[in-house]
Amino acid sequence: MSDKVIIFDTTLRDGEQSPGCAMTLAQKRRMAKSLGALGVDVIEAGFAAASPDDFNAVASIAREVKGPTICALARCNDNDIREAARALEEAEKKRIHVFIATSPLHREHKLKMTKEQVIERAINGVKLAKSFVDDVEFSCEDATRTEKDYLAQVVEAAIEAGATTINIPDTVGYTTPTEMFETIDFLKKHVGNIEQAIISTHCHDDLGLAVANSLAAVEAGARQVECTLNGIGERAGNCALEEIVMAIKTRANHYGLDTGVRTEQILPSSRLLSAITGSVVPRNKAIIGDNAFAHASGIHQHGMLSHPETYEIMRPQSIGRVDTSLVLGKHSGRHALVDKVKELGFDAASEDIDRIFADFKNLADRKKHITDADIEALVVGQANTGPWQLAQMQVTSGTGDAIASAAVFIIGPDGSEHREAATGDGPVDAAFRAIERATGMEIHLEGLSVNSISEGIDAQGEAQVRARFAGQSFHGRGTSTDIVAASVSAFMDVINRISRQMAKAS
Ligand SMILES: CC(=O)SCCNC(=O)CCNC(=O)[C@H](O)C(C)(C)COP(=O)(O)OP(=O)(O)OC[C@H]1O[C@@H](n2cnc3c(N)ncnc32)[C@H](O)[C@@H]1OP(=O)(O)O
Ligand SMILES: CC(C)C(=O)C(=O)O
Ligand SMILES: [Mg+2]
Repeated sequence: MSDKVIIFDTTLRDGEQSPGCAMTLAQKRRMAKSLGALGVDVIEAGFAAASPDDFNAVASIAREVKGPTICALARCNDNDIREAARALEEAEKKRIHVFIATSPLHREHKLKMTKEQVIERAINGVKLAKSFVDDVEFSCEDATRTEKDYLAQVVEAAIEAGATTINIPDTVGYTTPTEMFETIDFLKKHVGNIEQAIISTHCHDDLGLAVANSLAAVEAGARQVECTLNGIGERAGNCALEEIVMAIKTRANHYGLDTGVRTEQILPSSRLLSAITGSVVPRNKAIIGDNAFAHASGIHQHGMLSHPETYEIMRPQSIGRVDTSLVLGKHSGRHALVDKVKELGFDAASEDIDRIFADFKNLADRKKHITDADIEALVVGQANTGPWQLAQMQVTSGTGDAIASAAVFIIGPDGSEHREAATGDGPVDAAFRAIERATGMEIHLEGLSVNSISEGIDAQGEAQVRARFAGQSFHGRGTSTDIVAASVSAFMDVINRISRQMAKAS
């Protein structure tokens, strides 16, 4: 048995059947080229008889995309099969995929056909398809809810009629991995001519088992997996291409198999599909989600810095991602912080890491996303502090006639405690006045500006204060997620620069 698993991509057919995922002709052509670059073996380009647009999509993909086999889906009826054959005319490698439902539910309630009629339609469908192309796939829709003996009969008849691939779909995502293994195993043991065809599987994700069921089919001997990028498809979707491919690659030691997919193209193709369909991939989605190669907790970040395999079973580059990201936040530890400080170009050995780490934890408790600019602000902002320390501050403000006031508690150079309050034109003005009272310094404010230095609603604000004292100009800088606190921090910076200057001069 071959050790290659054929990747049959049905993003443009089953994937497009999911609500919200309809694509224009131009989008399908673009996506098909991306699937070609990804290296899938078969592209199911559409259902040619469904509409003129679907026909044109299949025809243009057949004409333009070289490399993969181009496939078109058809019911077991003459018109569908002829339309599929016509649309595929210009393909370098072509396949017609005919299907009919085999389960009792579908036979009785949907098709209103007997077992014998279904077999007859299957045989006629395969034979007609075979009159146009050599490569014919036959699917027993709802195979996993079909009586096993009958399923084996249909499969045998389809192979006898010329089918070269036999697909066993779990159309409604009902089966389990063990059951799927047993179904494929049963067919291998009870279909006399099974060796003449490649066994395929096509699993839906209604119970979240599509990938697990597909892998079980592969373990039982299936050598084609039908799947879609980002797992899009009817209802809960299909087996996700990126997951099955990376499972086979990452666990080659277990499966002993391979696919022809160029895995570094997975992320670009996945992103293209998301952009085209407008459907956002959840952050925690395996392989392609934003968090799939991101680490936020200190113990994991330390492990990753020590050896990437401690917490990653795949390298991000193997799916086309630039790198792992160590996301700094409230759960991060010192190792990750030091790493970031170094990455930002600072000499970590000469920085007060204890102090930066304490400030970082305080910031992370208030702010969801800590950016590089935040860290930079923490490193730069902690230089040259003192001798005055702002221990506490409270401000009130409001609209209309509300009076802005501020109360501050400041520790002086000699450890003395200074508590003062003041009112002002706004909370910043009130706070500055209270600080002047507490420190006994009268500052002439020349300018105050506040800018956002990181992104998002919880961005860090950077305040710059220009002031004069005893005929000299001073400049102070402060950062915080709170703009009043940033302004006060900048003002305290001015106070401290003045104090240090005075101390030096005396
Ligand atoms: C599991 C799957 O994903 S199957 C693929 C599903 N994809 C699609 O349906 C997308 C494309 N479909 C379409 O555009 C339309 O359904 C068409 C053009 C194919 C058919 O449209 P209509 O002729 O209006 O039929 P409608 O879709 O309402 O009903 C399906 C008909 O096909 C019959 N049918 C269903 N499956 C098959 C089959 N595999 N082989 C033969 N006949 C079938 C049904 O019994 C029903 O027949 P009836 O019209 O004689 O009652
Ligand atoms: C057409 C078939 C293969 C299908 O999509 C299914 O059964 O889910
Ligand atoms: Mg399907």
